[in-house]
Amino acid sequence: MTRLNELLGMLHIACDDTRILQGVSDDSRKVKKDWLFVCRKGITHDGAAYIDDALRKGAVVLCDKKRKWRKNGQKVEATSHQEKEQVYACEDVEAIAQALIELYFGDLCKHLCVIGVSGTSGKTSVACIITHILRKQQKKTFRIGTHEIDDNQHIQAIPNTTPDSFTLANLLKEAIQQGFTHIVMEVSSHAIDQNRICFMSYDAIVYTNITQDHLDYHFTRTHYMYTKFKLRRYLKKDGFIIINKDFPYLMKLQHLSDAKLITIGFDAAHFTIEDMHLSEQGAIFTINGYSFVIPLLGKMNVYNTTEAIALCHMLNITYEQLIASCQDLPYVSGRMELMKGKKHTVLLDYAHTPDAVEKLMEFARSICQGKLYIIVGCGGERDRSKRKLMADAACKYSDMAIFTSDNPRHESLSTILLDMCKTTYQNYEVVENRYFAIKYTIKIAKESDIIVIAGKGNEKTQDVEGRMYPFDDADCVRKRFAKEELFWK
Ligand SMILES: CC(=O)N[C@H]1[C@@H](OP(=O)(O)OP(=O)(O)OC[C@H]2O[C@@H](n3ccc(=O)[nH]c3=O)[C@H](O)[C@@H]2O)O[C@H](CO)[C@@H](O)[C@@H]1O[C@H](C)C(=O)N[C@@H](C)C(=O)N[C@H](CCC(=O)O)C(=O)O
Ligand SMILES: Nc1ncnc2c1ncn2[C@@H]1O[C@H](COP(=O)(O)OP(=O)(O)OP(=O)(O)O)[C@@H](O)[C@H]1O
Ligand SMILES: N[C@H](CCC[C@H](N)C(=O)O)C(=O)O
Repeated sequence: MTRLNELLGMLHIACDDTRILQGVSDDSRKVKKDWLFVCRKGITHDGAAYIDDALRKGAVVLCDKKRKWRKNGQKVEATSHQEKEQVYACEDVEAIAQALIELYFGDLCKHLCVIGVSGTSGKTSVACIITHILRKQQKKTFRIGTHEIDDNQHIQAIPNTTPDSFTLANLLKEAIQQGFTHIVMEVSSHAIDQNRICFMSYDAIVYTNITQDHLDYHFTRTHYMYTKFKLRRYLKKDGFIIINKDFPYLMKLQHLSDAKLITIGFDAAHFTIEDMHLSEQGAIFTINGYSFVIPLLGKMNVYNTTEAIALCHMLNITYEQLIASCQDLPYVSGRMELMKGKKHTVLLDYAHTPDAVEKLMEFARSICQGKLYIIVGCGGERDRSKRKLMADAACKYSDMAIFTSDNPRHESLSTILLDMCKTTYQNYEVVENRYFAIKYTIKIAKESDIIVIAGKGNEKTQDVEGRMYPFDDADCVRKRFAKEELFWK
């Protein structure tokens, strides 16, 4: 139970309103009566535009001094003397956001086991595998990941991979109230850079890999990598870090952090992988001599599973328990998902970086008896320099690549496709409409061929000029399979 005057008082903001606060958020859409709306200036929106909205809902507002907001149609500056209007001002909201969260919510991570998963690719996969293993051991585990939160009953959509700090704090508070003991969350470089995790402390951090992505935001690979490395600062005192030793750049963490560094990999790691055999059914391999059989596809999933196993073993789960838990690992929706029609084989995947496309295609090639096709696009308003590289990886391993749309957002689709057409290879065609690209490829593919559909995974929409059109790769495939079957009979 926190009173407004006490909370603001601790932040040296004068206030004699003794109402009991019912919640705190920086999103006007989430605040209710007697909530504190913390008004922040974002990259695209300015929270000040929503002050009157929040006031109408009965919230009180905290914003930067002199931030302009609209009162009765007039633009006014926020001052520190607007208590009557329920608008309180301070020098710099960003600077006190962390303190505010800590004062209002308390130390949320103290009684939780919090696991952070970071890296360019594989975050969702690793987070899902860890969650599966922990739940098998009856640990009440809450997962926060790419566009979804998962409490083991429902999966709810969220707009980001890592939510903003106030949403995250509210989620953790609710999770604690519901008796969750473990949190497994993905941490994006954007979240680290934007202080979305400012109040967090982690028991363990897993790094999957750091390859090229998000240069639209970070500009250089060095900034991207070191932003990811900053996550180490949010470890609890006895926290540990898990890395893949097969990627030497991750070993840089050795010099940056005093934390215990646990390695996985194919050579002389704490968790050494050996005797790997990959097939269309899954993978068989050993870790430190213990045999694992998993139904997930590709070497990347052997890495992902080994990181999850290493983490869970460090949390005192035995190898025997781990072997049993991994046998029925569910595939992660839209990731390396094999779809079989009467005649066709489709491998649906979320690869949207050059490295992920390369790894995906390497595996697809290894199991393909006939021709290998790939349908792939690149997202608009995202790292432009990855487009040619993704196209190169697609063409290098395939007999034919079909370049198509993937969330052009506010960018013109032809610009994106032209960037992809700069590939050094010739074996590509362009079919702008993603549904037609799928339809066309299923029509031309033969029985022993494999069609890879990359980039959208289990996304349910196509973002065109900010409008979200329903679109689901798996649905399109099912629809085409059904049509082809009719034709086939
Ligand atoms: C470029 C970027 O990272 N933008 C993020 C940033 O947006 P922003 O700073 O522009 O904030 P904003 O949404 O304009 O809003 C500013 C303030 O106004 C408030 N507001 C806004 C609207 C409203 O009606 N009422 C209201 O109060 C907001 O709650 C916020 O406090 O802060 C928002 C809240 O945290 C994020 O949702 C938003 O992510 C956008 C949607 C996005 O697409 N981000 C991508 C690049 C991203 O962050 N991706 C990573 C994943 C990367 C990976 O997988 O590797 C992620 O973590 O999601
Ligand atoms: N360990 C890995 N190494 C390289 N690529 C991987 C690995 N694991 C998964 N991938 C590829 O990356 C794609 C996305 O996987 P996943 O959703 O687990 O990653 P993510 O990091 O959560 O992605 P996002 O960037 O959307 O948050 C997969 O479909 C696969 O192609
Ligand atoms: N987390 C990634 C997802 C990309 C998915 C792909 N379908 C695209 O739209 O580029 C991003 O926001 O960059």
